[in-house]
Amino acid sequence: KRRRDGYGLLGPGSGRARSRGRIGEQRELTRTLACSVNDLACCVTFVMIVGYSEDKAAQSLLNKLIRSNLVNTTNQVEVLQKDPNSPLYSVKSFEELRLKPQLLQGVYGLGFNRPSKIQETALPMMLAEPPQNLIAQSQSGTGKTAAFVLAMLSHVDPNNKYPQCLCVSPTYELALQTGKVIEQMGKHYPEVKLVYAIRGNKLQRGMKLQEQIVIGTPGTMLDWCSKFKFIDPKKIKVFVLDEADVMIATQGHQDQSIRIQRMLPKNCQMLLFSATFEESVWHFAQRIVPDPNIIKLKREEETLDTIKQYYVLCNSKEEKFHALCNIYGAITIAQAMIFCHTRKTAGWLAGELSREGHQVALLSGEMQVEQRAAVIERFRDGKEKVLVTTNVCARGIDVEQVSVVINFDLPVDKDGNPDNETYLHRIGRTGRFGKRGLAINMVDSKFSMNILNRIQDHFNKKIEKLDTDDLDEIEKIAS
Ligand SMILES: Nc1ncnc2c1ncn2[C@@H]1O[C@H](COP(=O)(O)OP(=O)(O)OP(=O)(O)O)[C@@H](O)[C@H]1O
Repeated sequence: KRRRDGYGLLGPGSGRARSRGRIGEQRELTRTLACSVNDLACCVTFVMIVGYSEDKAAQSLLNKLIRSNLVNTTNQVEVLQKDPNSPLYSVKSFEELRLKPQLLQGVYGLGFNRPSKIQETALPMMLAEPPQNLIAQSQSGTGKTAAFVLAMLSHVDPNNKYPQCLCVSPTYELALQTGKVIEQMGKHYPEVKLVYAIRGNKLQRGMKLQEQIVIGTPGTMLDWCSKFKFIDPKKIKVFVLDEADVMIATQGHQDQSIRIQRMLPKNCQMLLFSATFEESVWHFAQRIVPDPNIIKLKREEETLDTIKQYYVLCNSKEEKFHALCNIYGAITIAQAMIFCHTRKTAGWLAGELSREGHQVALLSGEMQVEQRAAVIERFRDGKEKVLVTTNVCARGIDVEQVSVVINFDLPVDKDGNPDNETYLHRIGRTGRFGKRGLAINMVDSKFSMNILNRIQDHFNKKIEKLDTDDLDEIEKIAS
């Protein structure tokens, strides 16, 4: 075993493992099959996504359908699966969705060849007539955003020059990112226009928006609907809550989102998406969304197998930095996101890394939102290779090149308990859409060891120990 002593840092990209440590190679997503059980009693369609081989999955689907008395024979299943109006219907190609040709062009323009599991399951429900409500959970980076963007673009009538779809995101950066997806997907559909309801986008009083899609943060969106009346909420056909669990669990966001929802017509389609839904949030979501279809993951399927998880034992902040340097010295890291608990630690760490010669970006909550968006844009463009941040960046940010996520501090809530949802969102910044990713947790006390164990128990997923003084071991996990 070769061991590294001291703080020697070879610098990013200089590791010997460069050729074999490539993270980010495409890997076919595990084929899964959505099994649907229509619970007629409570008018809720309940869909579990399970990881099986196709045969087993088909059998399981059949069994579940039979058990639920929905259908009795294979023939009926086939009929149901071929009926685009049935929530059981799932597609294997984008063509089958009968999308407008301009949107199909947009989808292929983005390089999407076939729908992901969540897309093939959720899109038929979202595009069905009459529109169906949906609360959907799917792992991070599996294409939820693309799914609801496609649904919005499909539902708007470009001849009507007023807002028809509202999409609410928890942060300014995420609203911008989703807006970009809408622009790219709608590239060949220029009649459909988009406007951002975000801080700083000031409109003239008394004006009425002509854009069909409005994307923004809850406070500004609410102001535009009620205070300034730029939007007529009664004309909205689709309402999307992205990162719906945080929108529901955060008091301010919840009040604003519910006030917007109350202004919408009864037949407005409601779409709630997230990678995580705590049990209490599920219940609340089901209370506010009438007759929803539900796509829910089993707990052990919430974590992606493509993201390998490790922990490193240290005794102090300085030792954690040392371990980080060793990791950088041993493997090539395309881009990394490092999460700290406080702005102070994030600032300190960014300074230390810069001194070691890394191109580092720092992003924390006290920065102006425009500044934050600019930092993410530079990171997305690869101008900086390391982004040191706090929880402000834990959700949604989609940067393909992020091959490693480091939890410099483990995520805890205000009562000092593990924040399992934030953990999942943080590590989900890597391993996007079937790519491989590495998540490394720094443990520096009995307290943080206990947090790690509880996170491990929660997801029922082993987090392996990593010795960062052992170069071979680090190289091995990255290869
Ligand atoms: N069908 C597809 N084929 C290929 N790539 C896709 C497809 N759908 C989405 N992607 C890409 O996969 C990445 C992740 O997708 P997206 O951001 O929609 O995931 P998400 O589930 O919303 O993630 P998160 O939970 O982190 O918000 C994006 O870069 C997107 O362009």
